[in-house]
Amino acid sequence: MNQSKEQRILNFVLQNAVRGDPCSVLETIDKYCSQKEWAMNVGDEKGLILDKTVEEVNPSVALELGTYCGYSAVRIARLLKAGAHLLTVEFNPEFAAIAKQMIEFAGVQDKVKLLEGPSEEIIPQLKKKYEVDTLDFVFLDHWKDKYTPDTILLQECNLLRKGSVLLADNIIVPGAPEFLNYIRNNPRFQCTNYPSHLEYMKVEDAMEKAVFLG
Ligand SMILES: O=c1[nH]cnc2c(O)c(F)c(-c3ccc(F)cc3)cc12
Ligand SMILES: [Mg+2]
Repeated sequence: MNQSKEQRILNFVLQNAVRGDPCSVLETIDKYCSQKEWAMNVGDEKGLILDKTVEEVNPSVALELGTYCGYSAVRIARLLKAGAHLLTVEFNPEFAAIAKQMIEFAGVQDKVKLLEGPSEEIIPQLKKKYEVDTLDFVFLDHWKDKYTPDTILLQECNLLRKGSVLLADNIIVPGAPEFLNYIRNNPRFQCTNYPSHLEYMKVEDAMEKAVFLG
């Protein structure tokens, strides 16, 4: 049975990156996906916006919605302080299996908990099952039509506190117009737009930061 693109990306990392070196894993994925096969990793340009936001927040507890191959999980985890951790949610079992191996190869597995399943089922379990109090940082990078319902669910589950930071990918491409409308017109969020480009392409994209005001 021929390999998936995601398996080819993982194999390229296993053969070309340095085990235990997150930066090497990120560089290798970016090399493969810019030169050989495009894939929906946040990439290096938007990755820098993600880095800056994570460094600014310096989260103890972070949540990622949409793990894919684990690129942004590695990207976030490499910046986390001692004792901090990232919970990352992936619905697709094939992607989750790839991401698990990617995270372990990068050596950040002690900082990352990969949760497989639909976000709408996992979010209500975070407090009791995964011992989360509140989330300091949330990276939204899954299905664009889930950004709004999951943001509402995070609030309903009391997982946000004054100052919690949400960062959403793909505001322009594929686009999340309904989310933008919701979050920018919601007085409980302070929004900032970060223009950028679609990963590995000369196409415009953007990220949106939303700080929960409590
Ligand atoms: O489904 C997605 N989930 C998370 N992130 C994505 C992304 O960054 C994309 F660029 C895209 C994308 C896919 C195909 C295109 F032609 C353009 C963007 C999709 C996703
Ligand atoms: Mg994305």
